[in-house]
Amino acid sequence: MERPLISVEGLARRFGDGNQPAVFENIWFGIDRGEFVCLIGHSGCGKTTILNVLAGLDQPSDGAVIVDNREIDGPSLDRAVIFQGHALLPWLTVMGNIAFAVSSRWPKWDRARVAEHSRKFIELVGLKGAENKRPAQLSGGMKQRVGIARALSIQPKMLLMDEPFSALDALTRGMLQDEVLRICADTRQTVFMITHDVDEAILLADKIVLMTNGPGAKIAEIVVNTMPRNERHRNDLHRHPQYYAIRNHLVEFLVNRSKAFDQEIADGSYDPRRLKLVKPGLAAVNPPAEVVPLRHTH
Ligand SMILES: Nc1ncnc2c1ncn2[C@@H]1O[C@H](COP(=O)(O)OP(=O)(O)OP(=O)(O)O)[C@@H](O)[C@H]1O
Repeated sequence: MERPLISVEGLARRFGDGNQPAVFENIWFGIDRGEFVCLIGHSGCGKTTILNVLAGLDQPSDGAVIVDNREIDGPSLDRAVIFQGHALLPWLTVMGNIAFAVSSRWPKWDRARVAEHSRKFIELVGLKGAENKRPAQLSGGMKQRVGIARALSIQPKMLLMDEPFSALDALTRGMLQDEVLRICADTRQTVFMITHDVDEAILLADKIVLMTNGPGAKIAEIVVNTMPRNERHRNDLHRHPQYYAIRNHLVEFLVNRSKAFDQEIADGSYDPRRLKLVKPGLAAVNPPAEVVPLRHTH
């Protein structure tokens, strides 16, 4: 079987003595190389727990995560995580924070090479000129930029983001979303991101994984973003012909289907290993039925 770059296979997580219900179970999905996947679901369904398992920071009760055909068994520099808070080292400068990660990744590199590589990523996130500042001298948005540069600088196979923009003001959030979209397109970075924000998912994701409410949360289906990356622009997202179809589908899921999903699948058609790939809005772009020309009779 040909596996995607990241393959989540039968994941379940139970906390406590084993008598409590699973937070989620039978979770299967894949992420292809270069793909940007968002996970959406209500608070408490287990999104952060799934991300922690992907990061190797938590162990599943059942199942496994396979990255590049190898089962993960702990944290690795192959998988970089960006949290909501930036977790920078306060005594190091911007350059120091990034260089620290770079030299952990490539311990044999000399100082000049580490600095040159780090500088490239500082520039990529628009922090040129702030190399010598310490975290306390930076705004929230700038700190998050350092976190993004640090994660990207180790060139991970996979970037994991847990609501990375939610603590930022709307203007900064928008600017950073645009930058992440551009950087991920330029670097073909594979990304798994948790968000609560439907518009953020539509702007950034190629696929949106929909998770039902816990306990016993499931992946209901996977929504394919039918707006191609180069047609997604934050300021006129709503003008795209597919936008409302996708948005309404996601909102309808969060408002209604996420809590009543067990009723929806009572007919037994649900197979967690073969999830539906839903393409809302695609019908709207289907070419109109061919018009049969009138036959001229002479
Ligand atoms: N270490 C733990 N011990 C016990 N229960 C835990 C632990 N970590 C998470 N949980 C429980 O697992 C459930 C899922 O938590 P998780 O943080 O993964 O949800 P989430 O979907 O990310 O929520 P949010 O959107 O609010 O961040 C919650 O009910 C939480 O209380």
